[in-house]
Amino acid sequence: MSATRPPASPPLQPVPGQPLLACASVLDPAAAQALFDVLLAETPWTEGHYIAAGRRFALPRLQCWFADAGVEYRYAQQLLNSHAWTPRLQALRSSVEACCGVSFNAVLANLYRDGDDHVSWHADDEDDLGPAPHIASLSLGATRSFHWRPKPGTPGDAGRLPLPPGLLLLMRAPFQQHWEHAIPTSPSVSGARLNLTFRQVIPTARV
Ligand SMILES: O=C(O)CCC(=O)C(=O)O
Ligand SMILES: [Fe+2]
Repeated sequence: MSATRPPASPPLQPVPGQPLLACASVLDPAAAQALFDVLLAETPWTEGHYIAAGRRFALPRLQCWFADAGVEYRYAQQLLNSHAWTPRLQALRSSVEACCGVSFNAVLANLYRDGDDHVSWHADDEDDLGPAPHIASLSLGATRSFHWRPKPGTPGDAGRLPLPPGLLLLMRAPFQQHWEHAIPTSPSVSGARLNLTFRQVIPTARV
């Protein structure tokens, strides 16, 4: 890149207190709002489920999975129904890849309908993502808080980061290996938040 030409995407900045996280504001407020509105309306949101103590519960958020043909992914032991990339999501994937320097073949869209919707402590460390996944997350809509904490045996401190609309957060490997993250409930938030988590699924042999 020429020294005089500005970079096409803003460089990721380290997140204080967590060297495996980096973020950049990639959309101005008007563009983030417009993208939120259109993705909210055009995404075929579905209610996922998980099993606990032999009972089936609805996930506390809606989801939609878009992936390259043939890419399958299990989330909370459920095989997600895959949709083809829309032109809009394809374009977003290219921008996110350029900003992060990482390739992605799938995106999990999450819709937090209000402050009660959340994602509990977890790590995206399924075999499908390989041993060292980089995951990029674009936030739109209501600002929620991203929390992280070390897995048992990992030194380091828990922390949190607000996720305003238009913020791109990159979780670099080995974040999923050693840390957990969550979006806790936020009773003071009444608006919806939408999140796109770009992933690279590595097909594994299944028996
Ligand atoms: O909504 C977010 O920012 C995080 C979502 C998440 O952790 C996931 O989909 O695995
Ligand atoms: Fe996650």
